[in-house]
Amino acid sequence: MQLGVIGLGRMGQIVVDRVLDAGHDVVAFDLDAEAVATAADAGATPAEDLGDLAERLGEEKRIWLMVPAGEAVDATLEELEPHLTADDVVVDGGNSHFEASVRRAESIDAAYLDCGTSGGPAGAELGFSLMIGGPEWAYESMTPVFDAVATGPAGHDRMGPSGSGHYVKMVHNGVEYALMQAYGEGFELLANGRYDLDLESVARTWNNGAVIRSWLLELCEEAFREEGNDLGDVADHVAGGSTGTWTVQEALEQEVPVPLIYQALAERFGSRADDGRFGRRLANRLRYGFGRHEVQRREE
Ligand SMILES: NC(=O)C1=CN([C@@H]2O[C@H](COP(=O)(O)OP(=O)(O)OC[C@H]3O[C@@H](n4cnc5c(N)ncnc54)[C@H](O)[C@@H]3O)[C@@H](O)[C@H]2O)C=CC1
Ligand SMILES: O=C(CO)[C@H](O)[C@H](O)COP(=O)(O)O
Repeated sequence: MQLGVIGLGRMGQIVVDRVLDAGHDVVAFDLDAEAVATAADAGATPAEDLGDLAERLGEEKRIWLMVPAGEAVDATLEELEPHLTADDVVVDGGNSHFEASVRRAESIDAAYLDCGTSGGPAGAELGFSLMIGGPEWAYESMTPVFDAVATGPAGHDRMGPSGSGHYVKMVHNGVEYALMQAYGEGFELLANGRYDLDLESVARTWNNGAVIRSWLLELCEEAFREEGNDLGDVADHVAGGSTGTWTVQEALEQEVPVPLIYQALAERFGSRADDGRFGRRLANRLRYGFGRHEVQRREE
């Protein structure tokens, strides 16, 4: 199979590598020439622009977008549109808002799959978890690629119609915020509590058989190992927040109570005052663990 990949950053490069590893061909484009060169070094065919990419893909194009959510997706689709027909399939693997995905699916000629992607750059070796929305035929036609990018056949599924993939990923991120908040609070109590504890050892012990073991907890263990028991100069400033905000907005609209997710989001916003709260400093470091997002550091 041949796949066009547009957006070759932390996530897009993994899509390229995994699809190539599975024996497929990739045509790659990014606004950043260095990113295109990296993909070419990995074995992809570099494209000069989106027209060149479309031409190289020929009939029945299969295209994966891994650009930042928002304007970059609309700009890419606008430029691709003259080259697309109803036989083509475009996948948006980024964290787009589900309503934007429904709008895009209705406005382009190609079939459009909204694909929530989880696992982050650190999950490159295992593969991703993919939550996909859109026409069934388009999902089926992309199965070889989804098998390659995900952990395998069990790592992806069609959630339902257009929008449902990004809807499920939005809620996934809300859960991610709440879990990070829960671990952060627990470790904050342990760090400030009655005993002088080795927090890496606590996390490691919990990760071996405890009810609350998880990948995020493994990343807590890694954070204490690499930053130290007191998290060193990791700042109380948790960036991001858009997907959690959307989750809370949707919960309000559906009148579904999500107090933990809301509280985690509120803590994030509260962290922007940087008053040194340990739990939020851990959340800051965990975002590097799972997403390679820049760690905000305290100023000397
Ligand atoms: N980093 C993570 O843990 C995860 C990220 N995502 C989502 O995946 C998408 C990509 O994220 P990352 O790879 O982390 O971002 P990134 O910033 O590392 O890479 C984005 C790439 O897109 C390129 N780009 C931007 N506008 C473009 C355009 N108009 N045409 C072509 N290329 C363009 C940039 O030059 C850059 O190479 C985002 O929607 C993000 O929210 C989803 C799951 C996890
Ligand atoms: O989707 C992700 C992980 O599942 C991305 O890492 C996303 O950036 C996380 O959200 P935020 O930036 O708000 O922390």
